[in-house]
Amino acid sequence: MAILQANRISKHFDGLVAVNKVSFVLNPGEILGLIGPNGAGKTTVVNMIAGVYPPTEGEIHFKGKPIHGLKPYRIGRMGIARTFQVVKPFPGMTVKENVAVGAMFGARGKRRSAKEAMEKAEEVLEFVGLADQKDRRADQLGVAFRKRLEMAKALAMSPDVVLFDEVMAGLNFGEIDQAVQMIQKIRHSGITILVIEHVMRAIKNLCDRVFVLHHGEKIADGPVEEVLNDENVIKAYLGKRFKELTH
Ligand SMILES: Nc1ncnc2c1ncn2[C@@H]1O[C@H](COP(=O)(O)OP(=O)(O)OP(=O)(O)O)[C@@H](O)[C@H]1O
Repeated sequence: MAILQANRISKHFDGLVAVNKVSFVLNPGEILGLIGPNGAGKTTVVNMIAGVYPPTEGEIHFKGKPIHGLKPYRIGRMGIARTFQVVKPFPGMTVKENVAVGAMFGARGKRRSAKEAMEKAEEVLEFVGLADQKDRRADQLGVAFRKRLEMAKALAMSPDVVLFDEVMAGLNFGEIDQAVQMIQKIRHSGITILVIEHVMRAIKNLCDRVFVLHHGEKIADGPVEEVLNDENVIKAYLGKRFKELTH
């Protein structure tokens, strides 16, 4: 059974149809990619899953239960965590304190005390390789560490599913490869992943399957190689130079 399933979800902002009747499944243990041009509706899909706003129509089920329309904190507690495209660490707080805040939410319904949250933060910072940065002020980190902190905050919620929204934007090649390895390690720890990314090198190295949005509609869904070679996808998103860049 799918761990997460969206059934014909749409989001309308006044007159704008940002997402139009999109369906997809996320199977336990897989890494599913979501790609598409700027403004295609990718973040809107993540926001609907995470409960930032409800779908205008359609349903979302997590572990067989409906979650559309629930508040973000309830969805977090059920076991879905997400990162934000624009990374905003809590100002004035250390790296460890930022992660501890994540640890106090989520936790699959369990409440953590401040002490337990700090312990969980230590564990997660070790996992993502930020242990030696833990006492720095989070707003003083460079972009690669900030992205890793964003991942750590999500992991501190002990989620079953993580939605990664462009965690590689602004990274150099070496940092992208490190982020790819990190996401593989997260999958091996038993977490199911949806990843939104413009970095095709990462999509190719990470994903089992990928689906493509264009003007809010799903235009392709399938194994990565197949989708990235699909004529419609190349025309709508990847462009002619894609093959030269990635082959
Ligand atoms: N809160 C909002 N109010 C009004 N319009 C919105 C809102 N959020 C998104 N939109 C619009 O919905 C469309 C889809 O936006 P979305 O951010 O989901 O695209 P995206 O695929 O994530 O793009 P990008 O790759 O640039 O992040 C865009 O036209 C955007 O301007």
